[in-house]
Amino acid sequence: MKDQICYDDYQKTASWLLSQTQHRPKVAIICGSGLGMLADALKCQDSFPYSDIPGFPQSTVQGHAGRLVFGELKGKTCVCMQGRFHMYEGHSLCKTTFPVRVFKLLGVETLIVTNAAGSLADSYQVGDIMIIKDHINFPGLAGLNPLNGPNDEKFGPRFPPMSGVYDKDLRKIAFDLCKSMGVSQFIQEGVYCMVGGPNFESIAEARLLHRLGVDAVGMSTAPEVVVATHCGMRVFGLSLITNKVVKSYNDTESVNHEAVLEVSKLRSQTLQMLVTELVSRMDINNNTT
Ligand SMILES: O=P(O)(O)O[C@H]1O[C@H](CO)[C@@H](O)[C@H]1O
Ligand SMILES: Nc1nc2[nH]cnc2c(=O)[nH]1
Repeated sequence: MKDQICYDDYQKTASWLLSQTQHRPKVAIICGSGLGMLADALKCQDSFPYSDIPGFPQSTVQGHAGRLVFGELKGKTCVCMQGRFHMYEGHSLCKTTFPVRVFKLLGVETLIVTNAAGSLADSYQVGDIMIIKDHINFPGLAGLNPLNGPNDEKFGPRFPPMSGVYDKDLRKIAFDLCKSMGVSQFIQEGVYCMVGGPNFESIAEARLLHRLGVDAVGMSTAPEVVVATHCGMRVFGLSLITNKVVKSYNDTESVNHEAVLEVSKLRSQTLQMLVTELVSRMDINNNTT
């Protein structure tokens, strides 16, 4: 795939997908590391390996199956990415966010992002679920932004605002749902920070992020949210806290990707239930083909 992507490229992929499935999703869900089971809840599935979809990048990370799954959650049509693309895989940022613009062209109005993340907040525990309130896009602050390059007004404005992008109403609904599901004891709300990866944080970096007010850190999500916001989508995000980021020189523990995937399994059912119920409460009308 070439580095500069134009409107026609997104359109070609969207048209191909529309010709292969009767589903017309209004909601897209991006599954984080080890969270691909979110797609298992979809009924009447049509699924496509990324390698079969014209123009789609390929997943290279363990825990990211590389399948696009269309289907229904409680009667609401959704499309779910079982596997996302990360900058550290060598993709340009506009490639990592390619699916988001394709979703826009499919008619998607709401994007749900999920990720596995390490916690900086002292009060968080492994296994907590953090409803994302805001993000710090470190690569973005340093000039690595998926919106770099000529702006395509067909998608959105040159200078999109990024305040209040994690939808307040959806966050409130999610909180209330967690209460009724009896899981509020491990629900948090906080700030996610994207770093480039692929290495995990040094202790000095962890301390820096902690002082900046970061609650959870990962290597994804922010570019997808920037692109979704640019093209006018509503956004909701969840981080599963898979590990505590080591902040002390006396700490002998260290994190690894296998442990991240293990914890993802632990909360898979709760996350699946939360996302399903949230989608079922969304005020959307299904299109018919
Ligand atoms: O953000 P997701 O895709 O959930 O993955 C997270 O988990 C991986 C590290 O274990 C990194 O890719 C990090 O970003
Ligand atoms: N950067 C980063 N990404 C993660 N993904 C899951 N855990 C972590 C972590 O501790 N740091």
